[in-house]
Order: sequence, then structure tokens, then C-alpha cells
Amino acid sequence: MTLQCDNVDFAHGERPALHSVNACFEQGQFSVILGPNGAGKSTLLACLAGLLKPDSGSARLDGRDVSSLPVADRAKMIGLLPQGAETHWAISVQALVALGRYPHRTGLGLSKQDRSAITDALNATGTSSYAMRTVTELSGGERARVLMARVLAGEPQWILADEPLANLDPGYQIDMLTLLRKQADSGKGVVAVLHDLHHAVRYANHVVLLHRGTIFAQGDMSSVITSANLAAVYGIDAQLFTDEKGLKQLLIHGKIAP
Ligand SMILES: Nc1ncnc2c1ncn2[C@@H]1O[C@H](COP(=O)(O)OP(=O)(O)OP(=O)(O)O)[C@@H](O)[C@H]1O
Repeated sequence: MTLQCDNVDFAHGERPALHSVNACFEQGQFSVILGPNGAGKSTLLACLAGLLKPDSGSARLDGRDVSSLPVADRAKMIGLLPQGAETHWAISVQALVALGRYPHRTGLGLSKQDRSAITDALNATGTSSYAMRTVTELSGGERARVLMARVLAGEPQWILADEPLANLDPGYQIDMLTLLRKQADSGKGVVAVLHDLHHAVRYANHVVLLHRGTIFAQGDMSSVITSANLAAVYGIDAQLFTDEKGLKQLLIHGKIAP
């Protein structure tokens, strides 16, 4: 299954955000959308999720226009973790995560499958120990993991996450990246907007590099994360290499003088 953008243009009012964007994402891959502030990453993710309808072109899930899918069908297929997601209701963690089952619900109560998906999501995100706490009383990092649990509870085929590492300490950042990697390895499609290039090269295997609303490069990590591309897009002097354990690492030397 593929999720793709064909010739997408999008402007927020008068402000252009995406121009002629063609990008293709596949299940089984951990894809990252990279690019400087304001490059259009969140806008692209929102178009892929069907939250924003392109001004021209389309976002397609297996050939079907995402923005024209019935909302419930779309919610079953695509789980979205929005940027800076907040929780305004004073409900329990368990109840919030259970909301992730909403697209699957047929009756009033939770089915056995609903309960099992909620338990799995709480366990996968390390949030089961505070399932009975009130979400508005959690720390930012705890809340971020609960919101990911809500996405996982919906058992979507695709997980779209906008800055999923925000508010997480280094240990939990690694847990989150490992979780996303596992989801991709299990056959789901994972697309995340990240700012941390070190984490991106280490955990993802497909990258879309945006620059000023257009695709600068896309493909596997080694072909996109080149010193020349990083210099042109971020203005940094950096080098991708493979360490002695066979892991991809990025060495950032600094900014290139203007
Ligand atoms: N609601 C909005 N109204 C007007 N302009 C917007 C709105 N949201 C985004 N933009 C503009 O659209 C462009 C792309 O924004 P977007 O949030 O997609 O970038 P981004 O790459 O995700 O940025 P960041 O890394 O800073 O989160 C920017 O020029 C931004 O100022």
C-alpha cells in the first residue's frame, strides 16, 4: 500500500506552503520528512492525513483521494499524532486512549478487541502504570506518550506523527523511535516529521527532504542525506557515515559561514 502526493500545491491563505510536491511513502518503511523551519513539513503531513485539501493535485491512499474518504474509514486507516497536541479534558489516561478505538466502535461498550488494543497500546508506550491518572495532570513527556498510545489503540495501517519526540527526554526519544521502527517493521506505514537529523539517519530508512515548499530530494538515507544537500538546505557542514557497529551516524561540524 502506498500513500502519495501528486503535484500538490497548498497555500495557507495568501502564504504558499507547498509547490508541485510529488512524494511517495510505502508500508514497511519508516519515512521521515525533514527540512528547515517553515519548509512545509507539517503542511505536507496534514495533506497526507487528509486534514488539509490541496489547492491542486491530490494526496492518495492506494490511489484513492484521501480528502474524499469517509472520515471514519480514513480514521481507521490513518492515525495522526499532530504537532503539539494538547489534552483539554480532565479524563483518565485509559479513557483518552480508548478514544482511539472510536472509528472501530459498533455498540456502546468496548469489545474484547477494543480492550485488547487499548492494553497493547498502553504497554507499547510504557503508559500502563498511570492508566488511571488524569491526563491534564501529566507532564508534557508523559502526555506525549499517552497521545501516541491513543493513535496505536486505533490499530491504523498508517501512523503519521508530527514531531513525535517533542517533550521527550533522551531515553524516551529512543523508546519512541524504536516503537515507530517496530511498527514499520511489522508492515505499517510510518511517516514522521523530525528535526533531529541524528535520530533520523539512525532510525529511518526513507527520507523526504523539503526546502521552501518543494521537494529537494527523496529516497534512501545515503542518497538524500549527503553533505551537499545538507549544506544547501540547512546551511550546515555535516557528514553521514557508518560506524563500527554498522549504524548510520551524522557528524555535524557546524554552520557554513554565509
Ligand atoms: N495556519 C497558517 N496560516 C498561515 N500560514 C501558515 C499557517 N501554517 C503554516 N503557515 C506557513 O506555511 C509555511 C509552511 O509551514 P509548516 O508549518 O508546514 O512548516 P514546517 O516545515 O512544519 O515548519 P516548522 O519546522 O517550523 O514546524 C510557513 O511559511 C508557515 O509560516
